Amino acid sequence: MTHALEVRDLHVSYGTVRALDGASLTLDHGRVCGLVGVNGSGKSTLFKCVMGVVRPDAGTVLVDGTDPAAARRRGAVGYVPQSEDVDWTFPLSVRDVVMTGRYGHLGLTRRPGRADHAAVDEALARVELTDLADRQIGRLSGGQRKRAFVARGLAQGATVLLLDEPFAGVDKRSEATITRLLRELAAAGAAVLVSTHDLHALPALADEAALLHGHVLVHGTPQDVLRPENLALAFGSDVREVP
Ligand SMILES: Nc1ncnc2c1ncn2[C@@H]1O[C@H](COP(=O)(O)OP(=O)(O)OP(=O)(O)O)[C@@H](O)[C@H]1O
Repeated sequence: MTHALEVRDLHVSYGTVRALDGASLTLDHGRVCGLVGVNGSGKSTLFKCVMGVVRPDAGTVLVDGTDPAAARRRGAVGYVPQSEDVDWTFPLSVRDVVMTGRYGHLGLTRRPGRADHAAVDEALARVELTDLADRQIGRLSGGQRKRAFVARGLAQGATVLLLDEPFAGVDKRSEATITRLLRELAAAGAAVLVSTHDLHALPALADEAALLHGHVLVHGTPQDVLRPENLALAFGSDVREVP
């Protein structure tokens, strides 16, 4: 069977820093997987390999059985970045950001057509940002910013959605909206991989979870991953230190 995402024995180094050393993970359509690990455990690097923007030193990444860069070009992979990775001063409205999800769909004229505008409007409504559609992206709260990028993934029609810390610095309403949307997307057949520090939210959010520390230490149900002996593997013995 073809998995939505198949990562096999991935090795990535930046100079002398080893970011991933033998990471393996599979994820099927219809599932939400929480990716948990300390800062520097390689979560963002794993995402970048799945998007085809970082080339691994060794190992394989397949998205729907195909090369990740090709999957990204055809719009199959949606990405909600960490807030620090976005230039919030850029003169783009919320609607503009969501429209960037349609670029893979634009015809020869490269101009958005009726279907593109309709997809953007629908995505904005689903993340409850219709009223703020024309606001500059930097003039949003942390949670609204995340919802704008989730809307981009929706407008894109991504079948594999990657979210890097979507709950960091986010208000409760946005957290609930994003969690509900991710569950709906999975129910509609998407595969969702979401990195999070919010261990308490994991059971409500995810069908499965993976503990990363350069490689995947444990992959199972959220309850499996949350067992103290497993958390200790990834976070050290004082689990209370986990944010
Ligand atoms: N461009 C880069 N150049 C050099 N080292 C890097 C680069 N990107 C990441 N690293 C290093 O690779 C390791 C893994 O980083 P990565 O960003 O993948 O981890 P992470 O789990 O996403 O961390 P965080 O939770 O802090 O975002 C870290 O030691 C990091 O310092």
